[in-house]
Amino acid sequence: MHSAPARTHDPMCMGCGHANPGNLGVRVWFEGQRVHGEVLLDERHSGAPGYAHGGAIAAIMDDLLGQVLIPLDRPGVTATITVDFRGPALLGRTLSLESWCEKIDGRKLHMRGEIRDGDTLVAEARALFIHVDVSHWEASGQPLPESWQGWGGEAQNA
Ligand SMILES: CCCCC/C=C\C/C=C\C/C=C\C/C=C\CCCC(=O)SCCNC(=O)CCNC(=O)[C@H](O)C(C)(C)COP(=O)(O)OP(=O)(O)OC[C@H]1O[C@@H](n2cnc3c(N)ncnc32)[C@H](O)[C@@H]1OP(=O)(O)O
Repeated sequence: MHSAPARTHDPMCMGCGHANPGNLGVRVWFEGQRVHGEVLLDERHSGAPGYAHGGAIAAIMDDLLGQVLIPLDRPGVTATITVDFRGPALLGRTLSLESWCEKIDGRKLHMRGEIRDGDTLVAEARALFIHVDVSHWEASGQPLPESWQGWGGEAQNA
């Protein structure tokens, strides 16, 4: 059963932002604290004829693993991410996405994720996210999404 996220992400996100015409087309849904999704890359994301650019795959991974922050109910930022490219990422194929939190150690959130083309593992990633207060994003001067208000208050310093 799919659960609705309590928070929405930035509509201009380059990964999944519906208001960003250059977005990568990442679509996600949530099952408990796990994230599922899909993406379909095309010529705009080419690295070699017919193949996706590795940087596009890495950006998708960052977005995908970051989505876990929503069901975890903890705002955070990527501190490190490692992407292992395991198989060909072909353009024009609907790739399936999955991510989850493996371990929480204070403010350190250890995320994992996978991208598959059918049964073929295309890429897997591990990332360290650090839980931050929403005030972390105030320095830009841009308004924060309304749904971020109060986000992480209960989990802060947990
Ligand atoms: C700009 C995009 C933001 C998007 C995310 C926003 C919200 C999420 C919303 C919805 C979620 C949905 C989708 C998400 C979509 C996309 C996700 C993209 C996420 C990003 O793309 S986000 C941009 C890139 N990201 C940054 O812009 C971070 C810049 N950076 C900093 O802002 C600081 O660097 C910070 C805050 C990370 C830490 O600073 P700090 O002062 O708060 O904490 P401190 O340094 O004390 O570290 C505390 C403990 O973490 C350990 N630690 C820290 N860094 C480490 C490292 N690199 N390696 C190993 N361990 C590390 C320390 O060793 C210590 O460990 P210990 O406690 O054991 O000593």
